[in-house]
Amino acid sequence: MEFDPGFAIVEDYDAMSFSYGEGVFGPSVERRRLDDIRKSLRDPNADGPEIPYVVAMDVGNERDREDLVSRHLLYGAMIYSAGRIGEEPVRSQGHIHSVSASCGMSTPEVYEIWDGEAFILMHETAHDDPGRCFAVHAKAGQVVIVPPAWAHYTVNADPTRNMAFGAWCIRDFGFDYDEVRAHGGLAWLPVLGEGHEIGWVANEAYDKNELVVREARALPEFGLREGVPIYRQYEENHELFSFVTNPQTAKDVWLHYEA
Ligand SMILES: O=P(O)(O)OC[C@H]1O[C@](O)(CO)[C@@H](O)[C@@H]1O
Repeated sequence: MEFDPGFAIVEDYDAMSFSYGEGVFGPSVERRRLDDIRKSLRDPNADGPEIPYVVAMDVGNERDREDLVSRHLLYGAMIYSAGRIGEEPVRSQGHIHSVSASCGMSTPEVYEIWDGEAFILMHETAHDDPGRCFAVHAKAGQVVIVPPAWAHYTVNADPTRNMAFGAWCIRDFGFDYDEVRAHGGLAWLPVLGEGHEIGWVANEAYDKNELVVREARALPEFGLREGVPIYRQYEENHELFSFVTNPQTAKDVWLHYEA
């Protein structure tokens, strides 16, 4: 991988799975099949990779396991396939994080791209007025944060190769798809041009809203350091991601959040 995740996890793109080195725990990947996500596509009959993406929730160093569990913190690892799904790039379905019982709130997610490049599309709500909409482009080593209760999905921004990333989440996570599905997806849909460039088409089921397209930025307001794997930053300071499991501690940041 272009960027070292900070613990011994190895991708196998042919098998669309991960293997774990000594002292590292992790599950078998959960495979999202094209047939599972058809309802979320612009063209539900489009052709594409049979397994667009896989998810391994709960990975990390054995030595951290007890601490992660006691903090309700969880690290996930994902692989997205290369290729396209009809006119769209490979992307997830789109969801909102449900309210977690452990903190009584929807929670944020902290992404770190390991290989390839991504767009993370996010907006404040999945009501008819989606609020502010951002498409954040991130390359290997860059970090993107999705605030609590924002609707979002992840896009493989380069169809010529796989994309892999890690993400800090809450342990008792849940995905809410209802409002997103009722609108036929998120407020902006990515389209893939012949030259592999990504364009954005407004989803007319929502009120018209501007889309801000930007590059991933540094995140000093969360105390994050650029270029240091977010897993290692957790190991160096176990408190650092408490804004993921107790998002109210960052409530002023969420209020006017600029992705
Ligand atoms: O449930 P969906 O929308 O298919 O998305 C799953 C994806 O969402 C994520 O939470 C990223 O937003 C990852 O865990 C995974 O890649």
